[in-house]
Amino acid sequence: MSMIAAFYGGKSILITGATGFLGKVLMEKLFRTSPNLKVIYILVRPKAGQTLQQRVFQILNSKLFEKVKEVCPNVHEKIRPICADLNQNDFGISKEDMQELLSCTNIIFHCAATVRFDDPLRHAVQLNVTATQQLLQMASEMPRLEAFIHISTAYSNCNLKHIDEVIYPCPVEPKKIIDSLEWLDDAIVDEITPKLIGDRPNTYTYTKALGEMVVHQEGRNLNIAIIRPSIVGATWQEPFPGWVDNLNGPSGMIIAAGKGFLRSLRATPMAVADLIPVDTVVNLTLAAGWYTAVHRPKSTLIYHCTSGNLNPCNWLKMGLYVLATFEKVPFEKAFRRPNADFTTNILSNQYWNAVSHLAPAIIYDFYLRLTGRKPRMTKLMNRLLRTISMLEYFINRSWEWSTANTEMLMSELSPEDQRVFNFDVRQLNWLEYIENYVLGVKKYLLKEDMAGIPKAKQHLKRLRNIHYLFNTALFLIIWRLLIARSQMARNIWLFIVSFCYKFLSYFRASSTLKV
Ligand SMILES: CCCCCCCCCCCCCCCCCCCCCCCCCCCCCC(=O)SCCNC(=O)CCNC(=O)[C@H](O)C(C)(C)COP(=O)(O)OP(=O)(O)OC[C@H]1O[C@@H](n2cnc3c(N)ncnc32)[C@H](O)[C@@H]1OP(=O)(O)O
Ligand SMILES: NC(=O)C1=CN([C@@H]2O[C@H](COP(=O)(O)OP(=O)(O)OC[C@H]3O[C@@H](n4cnc5c(N)ncnc54)[C@H](OP(=O)(O)O)[C@@H]3O)[C@@H](O)[C@H]2O)C=CC1
Repeated sequence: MSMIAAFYGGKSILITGATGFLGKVLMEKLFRTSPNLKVIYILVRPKAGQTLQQRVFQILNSKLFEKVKEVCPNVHEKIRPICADLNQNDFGISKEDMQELLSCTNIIFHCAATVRFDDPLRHAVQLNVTATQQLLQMASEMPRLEAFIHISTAYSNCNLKHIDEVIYPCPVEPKKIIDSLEWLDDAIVDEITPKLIGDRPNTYTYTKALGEMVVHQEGRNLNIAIIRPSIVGATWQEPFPGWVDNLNGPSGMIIAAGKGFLRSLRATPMAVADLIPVDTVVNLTLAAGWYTAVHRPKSTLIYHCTSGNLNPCNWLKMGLYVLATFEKVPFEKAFRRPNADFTTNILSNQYWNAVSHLAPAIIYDFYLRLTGRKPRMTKLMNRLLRTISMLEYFINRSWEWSTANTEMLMSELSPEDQRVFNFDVRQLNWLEYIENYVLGVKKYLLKEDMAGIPKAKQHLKRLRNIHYLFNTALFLIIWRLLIARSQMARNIWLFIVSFCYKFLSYFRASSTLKV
């Protein structure tokens, strides 16, 4: 019997960010392994014209929850969506709902965040810092609370090369930042943002570090743990391999490469690609929730959920695995054949951006205009280049994360829990994982049917022929222009023609002799 699964039985659990990538997998695993849990409260905002109920209905009826419905047929009754916007005071939660949350919650998993790299500081602070502070305040008023699990990121201290499972001090206290954002206007905030974030690459990593500091300072009387995952990717094993539902991190890049938009990337081939499957993060999170509540460690424990020091894979290997998978399972209607390459040099990267990204987009838009259609490729390509430029920081560096607490936690689990809540990345086979990831991107993100693979292969063959034809035509045009203008080119041309003529004459003569 799994001790962790038994622990969550009968519990009232509060999850923020349950509609997000990680939150959904967390909820799924909780329902599947502890179907006798009492209730899961989720803080949800109405979005994109959908009510809370519609959003929850959509999640529960997705493929991800198919297994849950077999194990826990009354899952609809056990999930309690609470209307909440983390950007508002008291999260905009009604008095009755707040009362229920405060008196019943046993465990909190705080997953909600803005993960955008380009969010203005004010918004990123509001969600990643102030909302965390408010949630801690709520938690301190919960008499039945046993554990508060905060999801941070392994990159919250990405300005360091070696990162321990500790909280590093911030140059400016989070409280001061929150206070000053109240009276500074947006223009000044934008101006001081680079100075505040210092040697971190974006407001996301900076505010996640501030969020950790707030947890450290204001959660002293609570039973807290912090989980720091690295780059979260598709599921490895559970509930099935390859599930993914958003474009963040590598997923968007896999689509861009598979559809032939992404042809070159400024990446350091030997840098560690610290990907971690989302189900591994969830298993560690649930194990940490159990350990924190049952063992009540004296201080806040931080768990690094990373793959680099236990089972490293570099970007080159990962890229090659991705490209190899495209051969077997190509994406439909590709713009060009997938054939991306890494460069490390900024100048050559700019060259390839112009030649391999922008030029084909401009040519294609010209073709669209000629055929009376609306040009769109250049805009799309510029957007892709902007996204890539934001990811570059993370694919040109390696970090070392110590994992002593994570390994300690693993050793504390019973053999059954090590199986049910497996977060040992040493068992992960990268090739197999990447194959399933790419397949998952095709099925669950692009919603492409496997029956379309032969047609997609046919399309790629056609693209290859067009590529050869285009290159040959281009070569001939350039050569013709050169011959018209340069004596040297003419001499070379005459030399090649006379060489071919002599070779053919010799060949003909020797074959006549044989007869
Ligand atoms: C010897 C032989 C040599 C051979 C060499 C072979 C080499 C082979 C190379 C092959 C390459 C093959 C593929 C490579 C695969 C692996 C490489 C992948 C590299 C990936 C690196 C990832 C690094 C991530 C690091 C993360 C560290 C921190 C982790 C975290 O803690 S948080 C999670 C990460 N967060 C994010 O990823 C968020 C990033 N997104 C943003 O910040 C924003 O969305 C934005 C990118 C700034 C864009 O903002 P916009 O306002 O412009 O747009 P908006 O968000 O409204 O979206 C517009 C449309 O764009 C779509 N979109 C959004 N995000 C992405 C994305 N990441 N990728 C693609 N598209 C995206 C969005 O859906 C919108 O679409 P629409 O709705 O249709 O308009
Ligand atoms: N994905 C990754 O690669 C990594 C993620 N992490 C961390 O994991 C956690 C989860 O990330 P992930 O699931 O990928 O992110 P997502 O962007 O998929 O999910 C974010 C969640 O936060 C919710 N949220 C955002 N703003 C509000 C708001 N104002 N009010 C209520 N809810 C809100 C979103 O709700 P809605 O659906 O309404 O937008 C969504 O449920 C984050 O803390 C992130 O920092 C850490 C390392 C890597």
